[in-house]
Amino acid sequence: MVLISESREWKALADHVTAVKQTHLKDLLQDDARTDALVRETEGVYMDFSRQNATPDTLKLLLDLAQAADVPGKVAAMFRGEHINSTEDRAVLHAALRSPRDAVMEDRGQNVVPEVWGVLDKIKAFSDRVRGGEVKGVTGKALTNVVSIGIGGSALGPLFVHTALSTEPQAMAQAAGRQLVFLANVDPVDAVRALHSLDPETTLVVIVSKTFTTAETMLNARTARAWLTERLGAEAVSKHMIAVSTNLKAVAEFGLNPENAFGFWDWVGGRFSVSSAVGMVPLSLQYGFPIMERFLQGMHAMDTHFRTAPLQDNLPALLGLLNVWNTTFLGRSTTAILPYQQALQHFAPHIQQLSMESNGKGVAIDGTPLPFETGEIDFGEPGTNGQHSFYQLIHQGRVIPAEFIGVVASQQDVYLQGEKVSSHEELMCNFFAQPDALACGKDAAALRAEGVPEHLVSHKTFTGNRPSLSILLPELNAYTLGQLLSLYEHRIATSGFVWGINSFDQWGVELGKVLANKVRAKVAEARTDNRPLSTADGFNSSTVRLLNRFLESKTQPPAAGGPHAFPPGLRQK
Ligand SMILES: O=P(O)(O)OC[C@H]1O[C@H](O)[C@H](O)[C@@H](O)[C@@H]1O
Repeated sequence: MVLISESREWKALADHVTAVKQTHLKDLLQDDARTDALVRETEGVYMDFSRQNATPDTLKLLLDLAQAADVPGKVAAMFRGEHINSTEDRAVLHAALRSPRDAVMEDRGQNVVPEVWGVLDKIKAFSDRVRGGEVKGVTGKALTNVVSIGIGGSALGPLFVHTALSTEPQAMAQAAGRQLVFLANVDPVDAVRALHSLDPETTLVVIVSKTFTTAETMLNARTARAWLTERLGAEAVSKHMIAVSTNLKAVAEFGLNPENAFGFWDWVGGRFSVSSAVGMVPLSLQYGFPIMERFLQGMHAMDTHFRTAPLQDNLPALLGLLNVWNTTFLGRSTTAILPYQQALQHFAPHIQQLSMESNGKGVAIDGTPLPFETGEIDFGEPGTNGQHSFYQLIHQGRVIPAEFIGVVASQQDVYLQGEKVSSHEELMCNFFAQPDALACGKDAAALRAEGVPEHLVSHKTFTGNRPSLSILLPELNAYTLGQLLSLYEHRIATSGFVWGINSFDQWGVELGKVLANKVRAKVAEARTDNRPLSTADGFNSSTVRLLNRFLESKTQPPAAGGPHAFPPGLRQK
């Protein structure tokens, strides 16, 4: 396969780097025509990338590169249901999950949309009945608590959406008297945290796993089953546990009624599954189906924009191209995701998985090793919290392209003694100030003019010329959340299309799981035989030492009813 890095367009961009590096952002920002050329909007989503180390020429070269990589052809192939996830021979059709009823999207010549709506209708009916108190637990009580058990793609996206909706007035009103809790980690502490304050009589457990084989999730599912049956008897399982999976056979084997299972399909990647039953079941139980339908509509609007808008006006495509520019051409391997919205506190962790699991690859789609790096390291925190934590490094240490996300109208206002306290205004002032601080900096002359003592001048200098982009949403509700998520899903796909990789597989997570199985077996063996491990067990000497230290530990778990407030039924017998 001829790699994209062999193309004329790639080389033109590489040659362009020096020219761009010579121009400081503070000067570039004086050019109004340039700003005009580097701002886009679709359906209320405003994106300003004038603070990128880029000029309109860069944009043109990036668009040429996108054509050379056949981004439009790859986008079309994705929406056509071609098996672009070639290593798993699967289509990539998550956009079908939020398409209208009358849309046609095909996998293997079969329109998948009727099946999608079949599941959505089932979710609506079920969530209505649970929320209305019609579906009851084994003791006749309404099921007001939901525990969603899942990990990775089966947890991070739904958690992000839940957190963002939990302070949105309409969603809040719909969630009154209800509780949604997520349980992901195999760490017993997470099970205790999730379950300890819940009443099993009013709790519905949703086991969410695409494969229904993930070790952590299955262990937590068994923990929850024991927690329920110990208090409510064996019949609690059918009334208090439901599942979301593509593996309905395994769901039945676990002992769940297939009636209580919500399916999805192999053409939905785990990290792209928020809009499938993975997110829709727990979130519709919490907020009601109509609110979640708005979320799907927001996603669909951005999907349509991505599928139809020309590249130069296509927000996800432009974001993806700028990402390639920053990481591969300018060598900036990290991206900071900085929402100025506390409600988006779980956005960065979700994007971390979405982006890093999708684009952290070392070979092209045909297996050819890549001579350039793909993917970026994503991290982030809501502003202004992050400002008091890691912004020092972004301002005066490493150059880290930042993505600022702001919202015009706050979800909430705070009133004190009848007076509106405008903390949202305060928050947003920071959202506007930080990108300019990064871009323009502050030079020694300005500091001296302010009378800064000479020995502090270099410490207080901000070099500036640090890139960012700003995304402004009108408000944060189910619809705009859908737009935002789809924007990032397609941004990540676009970068992958340019790099020529498969963004939809994740072989890199396998090896660690295999080794954990080996450790599990050997630790069990050593405990049974009451012997230390050695290199003869197949571990290197470093691992042998670590394992033996663990095995030799004299620390005993606290006795039942002891000082640790473990809820009964969660203690290992
Ligand atoms: O949904 P599951 O099959 O339980 O998978 C949960 C997660 O585990 C895997 O290790 C993958 O890396 C993730 O992409 C996936 O979302």
